[in-house]
Amino acid sequence: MSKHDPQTQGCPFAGLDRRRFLQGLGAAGAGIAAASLSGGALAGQPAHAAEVADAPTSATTGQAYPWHGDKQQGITTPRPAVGMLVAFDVLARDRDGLEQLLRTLSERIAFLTQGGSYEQRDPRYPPVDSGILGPTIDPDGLTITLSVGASLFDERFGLADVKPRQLERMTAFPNDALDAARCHGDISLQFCANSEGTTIHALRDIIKNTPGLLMVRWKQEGSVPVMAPRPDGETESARNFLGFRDGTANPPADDRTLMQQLVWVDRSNDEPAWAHNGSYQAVRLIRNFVERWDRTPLQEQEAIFGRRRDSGSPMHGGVEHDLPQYAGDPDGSVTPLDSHIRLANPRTHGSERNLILRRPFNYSNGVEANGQLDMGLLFIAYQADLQAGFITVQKRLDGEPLEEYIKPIGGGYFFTLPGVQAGDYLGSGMLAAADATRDA
Ligand SMILES: C=CC1=C(C)c2cc3[nH]c(cc4nc(cc5[nH]c(cc1n2)c(C)c5CCC(=O)O)C(CCC(=O)O)=C4C)c(C)c3C=C
Ligand SMILES: [Fe+2]
Repeated sequence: MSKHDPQTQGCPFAGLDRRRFLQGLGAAGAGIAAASLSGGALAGQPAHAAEVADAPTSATTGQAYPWHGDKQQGITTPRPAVGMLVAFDVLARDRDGLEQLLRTLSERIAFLTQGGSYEQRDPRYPPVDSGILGPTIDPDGLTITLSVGASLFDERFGLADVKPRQLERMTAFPNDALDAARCHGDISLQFCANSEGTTIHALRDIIKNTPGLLMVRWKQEGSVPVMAPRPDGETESARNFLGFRDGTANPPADDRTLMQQLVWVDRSNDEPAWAHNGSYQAVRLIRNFVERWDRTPLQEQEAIFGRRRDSGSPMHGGVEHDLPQYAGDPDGSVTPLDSHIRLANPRTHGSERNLILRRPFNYSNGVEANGQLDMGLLFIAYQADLQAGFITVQKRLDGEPLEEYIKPIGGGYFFTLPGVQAGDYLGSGMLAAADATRDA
């Protein structure tokens, strides 16, 4: 490192050995200088974590969600910082091959979400896993949610008679420009975790353990900005790449009665019994034209969404979780009638049947050929009734002013399987129902 090194020019410590400099500083002056140099003295970081390439630390690597339960994890559990949706084609050729796949997936998900050590193999063979998390893996808040697409119910596996009634191949809405390479799939896996290494490691483990059974069709990674906790203990919704809080009006996931009505399939839905405790998953990859958005006046942005950008409050003011008032605003002079939130949820008699549970992640993929950033929203929503939920809401949004700034390019509809009990595997109820129908 020289004084004239372009990377260090203007730096007050240029030309000094960095470590000797830090060690030699007096206690009084060291704090600020060390923090600005290394990050080691920043709040929440141990003072000795001073090396550039030291692993960042996290207090949540031990977080684990239970594997057994009547419902899968990753739906009503809080959305962590990292999400990834991977759609697969099933290569298994028949029912027994599919059972083998579902058993293997269940066994891998159980291990990955609970954590543990990998078997050490004779080095003449390939190692058991990728090694990217080391020989012992922490659960790190990982959930892997398994869902099935309409194509799984074709002639290959004898499942046609037990298909969830509303499961269909996603068709295009008017503003869509769907890329066939990023649509549909026999199976989807939604990975959520506290860090990207954990989701990538899990995906590679699953691919390694399902040769000849499963092939990746498309994948989209996403993230949510992490925030410091507020001193008053209140929570705030994370922001999307258009700068607005996203998720504010989601139905509360800790309200079990409401979740049972809106999200989980049960006896009240006209669905096969095996599907109870499952849910419909609607996935959309929605490109955001961020350069155009960033040149749009704030008042226009807020009118498009129907919320204030900085606070996330309704247009009339207040705080994020205050309810928008539409009754006293019939002509939309406060919250425009064509604003995103008013179209998505007009809060009229009966519109509560159309509520959905959104679990979106921001994505950033690189750059388009024209130099524009390829960024957007990995939109994921869960509902017990796909028609009343996502499809009705999307039809209401068709033609909204936001369309000038967004372009849906991919996604699909899937059915999230019910959870799994000890000794069982995901999808066993579906296969048993199909076997029973065939034998009858
Ligand atoms: C079909 C369903 C929906 C799609 C697709 C969708 C895309 C989309 N949304 C935003 C940003 C925001 N959405 C907000 C609210 C909101 N969005 C939907 C549905 C879809 N959004 C609903 C049902 C709601 C809640 C409406 C209500 O009950 O008031 C908001 C406001 C804050 C919030 O409540 O989350 C924002 C911001 C983008 C950027 C986007 C596609 C790229
Ligand atoms: Fe929305």
